[in-house]
Amino acid sequence: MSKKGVLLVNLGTPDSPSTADVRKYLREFLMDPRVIDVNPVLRTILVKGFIAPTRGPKSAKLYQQIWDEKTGSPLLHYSKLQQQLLQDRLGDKYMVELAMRYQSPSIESALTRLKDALVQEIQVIPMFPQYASASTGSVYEKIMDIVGKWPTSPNISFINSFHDNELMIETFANNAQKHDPESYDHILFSFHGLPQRQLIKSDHTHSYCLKVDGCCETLNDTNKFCYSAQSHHTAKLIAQKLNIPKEKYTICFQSRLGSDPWVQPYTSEIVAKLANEGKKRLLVFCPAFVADCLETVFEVTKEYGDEFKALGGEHVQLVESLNDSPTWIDALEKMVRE
Ligand SMILES: C=CC1=C(C)c2cc3[nH]c(cc4nc(cc5[nH]c(cc1n2)c(C)c5CCC(=O)O)C(CCC(=O)O)=C4C)c(C)c3C=C
Ligand SMILES: [Fe+2]
Ligand SMILES: [Fe+2]
Repeated sequence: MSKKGVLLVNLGTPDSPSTADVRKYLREFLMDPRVIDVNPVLRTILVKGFIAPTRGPKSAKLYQQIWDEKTGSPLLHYSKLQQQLLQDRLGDKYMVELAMRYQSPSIESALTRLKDALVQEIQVIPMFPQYASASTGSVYEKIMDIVGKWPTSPNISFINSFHDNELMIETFANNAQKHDPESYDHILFSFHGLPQRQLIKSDHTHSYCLKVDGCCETLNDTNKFCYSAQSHHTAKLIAQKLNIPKEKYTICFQSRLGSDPWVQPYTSEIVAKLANEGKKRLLVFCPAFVADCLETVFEVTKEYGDEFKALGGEHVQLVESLNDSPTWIDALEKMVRE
């Protein structure tokens, strides 16, 4: 009997922290129409003419600071561990492959390995807890582009989002317990940001997201695919699990690129506000990521840490991501088996 295929897909990372490889990564990533969703001519000018040439060398310097001599990019390192640990759990009736939406290992190569092993059923898990067109949606599109051209199509299923997955929530809560959350003045749930227009586009009613007051603060039937609403929901579930009162935490969005408005509030502004209020110690969750990466290790710990200290704060502590935690592998196993 043929094996069942499981394909874990994360975002992607450069092949090395050299400027050339970071530029190559940024070009592939940012030329995706779901990521920079403007007209193709403008996107090409922006990415090839401005962002890759200018951000490339800057990002390369950042990647050099998080790159491990032996294991390389943290995102790829933890993704490989997740793949191996899930394969061990599922045993030889399953074949677990790993791919990155951008750069390596490519989705095409992972699908080819599954095809060569005569796998007839593939379960795809885009490794993004909250649905966004720029992340999950782009993985769907890429996979359907490839498989749609095969002479015979396997059964394919996708996990659309897992923003409320109990074992994921438990893993973030367990990881926070290691830092004694009560000893912090304030807690941030900092999600990757998105341009506001992408939230508006994802609203099928065209009249709710960013049009109604407090639209995305609670998840309901109208906004159930809204990235911001799902992010708020994840944060509330972690806060409930840890009994963190409402006034002690803030939900915010990081990593803004360009000058268009992104989902708010911005993490950087919240960090500054809290420092100005005299807060000294911040604990930061990044629940849009299932593995530590540039956006957690560098942006939160170093960038926001430095900003907070420059304004009188003392310490910013990142809650480690799901990485290779056994309860997170339990979560993945359960997603596959159910
Ligand atoms: C228009 C720009 C971007 C959108 C939209 C966007 C959405 C988005 N990204 C992630 C996850 C990750 N992004 C990462 C890095 C990263 N993201 C952007 C831009 C957008 N992301 C850039 C330019 C970069 C590169 C780094 C930099 O120059 O700042 C990463 C980290 C990768 C790593 O190698 O460590 C992740 C993960 C999600 C989930 C998302 C939509 C919700
Ligand atoms: Fe990103
Ligand atoms: Fe919304």
